Amino acid sequence: MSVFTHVDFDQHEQVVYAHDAKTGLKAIIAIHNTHLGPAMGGCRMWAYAHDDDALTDALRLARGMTYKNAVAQLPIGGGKTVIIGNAKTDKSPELFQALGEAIQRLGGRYITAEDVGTSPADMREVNKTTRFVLGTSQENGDPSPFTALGCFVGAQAAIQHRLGRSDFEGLTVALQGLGHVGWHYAQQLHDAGAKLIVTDIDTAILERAKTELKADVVAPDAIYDVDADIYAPCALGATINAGTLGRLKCKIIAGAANNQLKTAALGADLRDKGILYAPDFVINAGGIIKVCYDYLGKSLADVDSHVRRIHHTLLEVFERADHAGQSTSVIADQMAEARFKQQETCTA
Ligand SMILES: NC(=O)c1ccc[n+]([C@@H]2O[C@H](COP(=O)([O-])OP(=O)(O)OC[C@H]3O[C@@H](n4cnc5c(N)ncnc54)[C@H](O)[C@@H]3O)[C@@H](O)[C@H]2O)c1
Repeated sequence: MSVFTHVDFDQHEQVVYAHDAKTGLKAIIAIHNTHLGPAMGGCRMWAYAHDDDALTDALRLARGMTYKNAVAQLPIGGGKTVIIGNAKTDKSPELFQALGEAIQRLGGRYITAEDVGTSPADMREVNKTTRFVLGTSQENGDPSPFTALGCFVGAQAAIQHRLGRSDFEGLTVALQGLGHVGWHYAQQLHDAGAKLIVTDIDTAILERAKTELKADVVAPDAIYDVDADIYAPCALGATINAGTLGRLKCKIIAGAANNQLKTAALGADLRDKGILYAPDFVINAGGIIKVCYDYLGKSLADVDSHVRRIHHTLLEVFERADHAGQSTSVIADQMAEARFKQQETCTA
């Protein structure tokens, strides 16, 4: 498993393999780019089938954080940690303390937070051995409501651009994944008058959605066939792929999941189909804005107004894409690169 020849290696500055025999910690910390500031990105815990899958995830997610943070105008770079392990059975306080020691050794070049499979409680264990961790507060540590707010204002930008309207009244949203982000997002869409068609693999949450959000429920795989104005992927990555592209009937894709496009070329395919794609790392930046503002010691009011700017950023992405005849994903990449590459030149 070579890093430098790995297909997802993209000039990452540092890749650390952290192992601790006593606690069973096996983690990869990938620092992609620190030109705008210390690399920031969450810590994912997942039962990867192969170590190589973990490396792929770490490299891709760290790169994604650089792009997300740059386009959100945050003074931070991009990085990510993945722990190889089952989040239900392999956790221990000592394991997260050992991870904290590995992060501490990086001297502040990388700052972690919670992500899929980890929680504020886990981050409090990390915090026992390093100060380079955020999102440790039980009351205030969850960034998901801010990610959901960013998705909501992002979807508003998308309907304005694609449908020429500013309200959700009577629009149909096919939403996949009613987890931390998806539930909050669904609530806001419901409150704004949208009709929800939802899916999840957790049947209890679907029952709640039926009663509390008046949502219709479909089986997980049926969500791609739903006749909806908006498809909102809020579960896994890569749900837009060769198998689902032909099935999607929506006019807009606006959801929270990371790495929604299985391959970069799908951005152009969506454009050809007349589907307006809100690039994932632009629309789902609300959580990292919250985490970064905690780091900078700013108020929740500041967080709220920064997250709401996702609306304007997306309108700029859509307009530039139309003007250039390019996909929105290509334009979003260019906007991010213009920021962190300009900074590279300044610091060279
Ligand atoms: N939490 C954040 O602030 C944040 C920020 C940026 C991006 N994201 C991304 O948004 C997505 C959701 O994050 P989250 O924190 O809400 O995660 P979560 O684990 O709380 O929620 C995911 C939900 O998706 C459901 N799910 C899993 N597989 C499914 C399938 N095949 N079909 C339908 N539903 C399925 C799960 O049961 C769960 O309810 C992830 O891709 C995450 O990387 C989250």
